Order: sequence, then structure tokens, then C-alpha cells
Amino acid sequence: MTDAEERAAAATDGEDTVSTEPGGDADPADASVPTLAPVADVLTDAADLGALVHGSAGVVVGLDFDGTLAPVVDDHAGASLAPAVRPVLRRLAARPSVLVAVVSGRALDDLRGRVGRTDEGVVYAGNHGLELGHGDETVVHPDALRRRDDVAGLCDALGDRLADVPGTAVENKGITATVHYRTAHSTAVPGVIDAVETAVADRDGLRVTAGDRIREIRPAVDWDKGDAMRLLSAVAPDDWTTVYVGDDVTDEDAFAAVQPDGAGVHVARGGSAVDPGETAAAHRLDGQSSVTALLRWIDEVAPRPSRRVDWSDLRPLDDPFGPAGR
Ligand SMILES: O=P(O)(O)OC[C@H]1O[C@H](O[C@H]2O[C@H](CO)[C@@H](O)[C@H](O)[C@H]2O)[C@H](O)[C@@H](O)[C@@H]1O
Repeated sequence: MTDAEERAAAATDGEDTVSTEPGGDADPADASVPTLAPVADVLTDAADLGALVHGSAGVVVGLDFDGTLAPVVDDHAGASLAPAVRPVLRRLAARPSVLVAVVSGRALDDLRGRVGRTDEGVVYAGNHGLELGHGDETVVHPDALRRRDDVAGLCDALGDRLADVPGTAVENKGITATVHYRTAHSTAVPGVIDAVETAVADRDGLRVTAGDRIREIRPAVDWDKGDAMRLLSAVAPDDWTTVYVGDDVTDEDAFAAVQPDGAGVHVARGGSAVDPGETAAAHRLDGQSSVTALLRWIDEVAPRPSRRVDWSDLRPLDDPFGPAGR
């Protein structure tokens, strides 16, 4: 979808319901929401989320990638941003009252490449927040960097070990790695998981975590998507709120981090590792195909800024991991 088509779609979506500019010159404490129609059928407790966003001076929007911005596919290398998402993401990122954060288990460079053109209003958190990027700047958790060679060695060893197991793949992400088994035969899966756990058990400073048809090898560093979201919420002005949208196990850390002051939105999916009934998120979206509607709605509901925020100066990102990372 082109930018022009996207603008037309957004206008059509909102024309029956939005009669005032959200925020505008109005008192930000006025939490009445102009419209629920675009998300009423796909999002639980939409009125609460709308009131939170509309009643704040601005919003940090944290977005997971796989299963949220991109549909899940069998081949991890083939995942791509849903076409309709790109223009609304760009529009949100250009809003002075919105900071977009793309937060993923993917490596930062991979993530940047898949999201496309970067903007001043977009922060990237790759490798579960161990790599942070804004503009041309990148900062990596120093303790994680120290494990890079160990991760590479494990990728080689597991690549050899699983070479004859159809449907498996080893994704080396630099400071972390993913072992995929989405298309492996179900009888092979326990052996794959055991191979990963056994290989990591022999190495200090690494740990195994679970995800959607994957096991991940991560440095034993106390830092996850929740820490990344806490950091970004702290960067924003005090009168802003934070919304985080995600579908997988690792997104639960981010939901816990942003709530209760902000809000989590769990994206439901059949076969997901997180059941909609089990998520910590306060809101549930009915599926990845509704993410575009959610983002368009946030764009409508988000306040017009009372002041401009200069994202070119995200000073806390100069030293995000602090002394603990030394
Ligand atoms: O935090 P995310 O952005 O959700 O990234 C988590 C992992 O995503 C990728 O794997 C997942 O998506 C693949 C493509 O749809 C799918 O084939 C796989 O089964 C999913 O687990 C990525 O390849 C991993 O490295 C990320 O950690």
C-alpha cells in the first residue's frame, strides 16, 4: 500500500467517528476517546486503552516484530513487515507525541533491515534489548558482547549436530542464537531441545530460553525486553504513557514492565506459546492481521503535542546498561 492509499484508508476508517482532533488544545486530562469503532471488535477493553493514550501528553509505542509487525512464517529468513503496517509506522514515528520502539529477539541489523527506513522517532531494541539503536547509533550490552565467540562456537556445533534433522535451522544472531524447529517432525522436537540444553550446559555464561517453536541461546545477562521498555519509558516525559504490543513468551516481560501505568496488548495466534488466557497483558488483540488497525487507531487517538520532544537527543541511550554492564 502506498502512503497515499494508506492516508485514504485511514481517513475512511475514521470519517464516521472522529469529530475532534484528539488532544488538540484540549486539556490532556480530558480522557474522552473520540472513537472506538476501528478496534471495537478486535481489541478487549478498547475504551480503557483509548482513554489512557488520549489522556496522556504522548505515548511510547513498543512493538514486537515476529507475530506482531510481521506474520509468522515457517522460514525465519522469510519474515517481512506486513505491507499495510509500514506507512502507519512511518506516520506514527513522525508524530512528535509518539516514540516508536521496535523490540525483538532478532539481531538489531536484521531488524533494521526488515523494518526499513529509520526515523528519528524510532528506537530499535534487538536481541531482546541487548542491542539498542537510534538513528545511526548502536549500543550493545558489554557483558553480552563478551559471549559472542561462545555463541558462534555453539552455532557451529549445533549446526553439525542437527544437520540431518529436517525442519531445523540454527540462526546465529551475534550475541544470541536461535535454534528453530517449526517444521521439524513432532517426534524430533524433544531431541532438538535436548541437544540445545546439553550443549549450553557445558558452557559458562550462557542460558537457554523458550520461544515460539524455538530455543534461544542467550548470554546469562539480567536484561530482557522488559528492561528495554523500562528504559524507553524513562526517556519519555513524565506525562507520557507506554503501550507495548506483542505475541510471544518474551513479550510478557515487556507487559509486566509497562503495566500498570501503561498498557500491554497481547496479539493472539493459534499455536502461540502464550495462551490469551495466560498473558499478563491487560488487552488482547484478536490476531496479527489486526495490528495495522490498532496502530491506525493509536495514531488517531494519540494527543497532539503540547510541546515538541527532541528525539535526536536521547541521552539515556548513551549509557543504557549502566555500571551493571561493566
Ligand atoms: O521478539 P520477536 O520479534 O517476536 O522475535 C522472536 C524470534 O522471531 C523469529 O522467530 C519466530 O518467527 C519466525 C518467522 O515467522 C518463525 O519461523 C519462528 O518459528 C518464530 O519463533 C526469529 O527468527 C528469532 O530469532 C526471534 O528470536
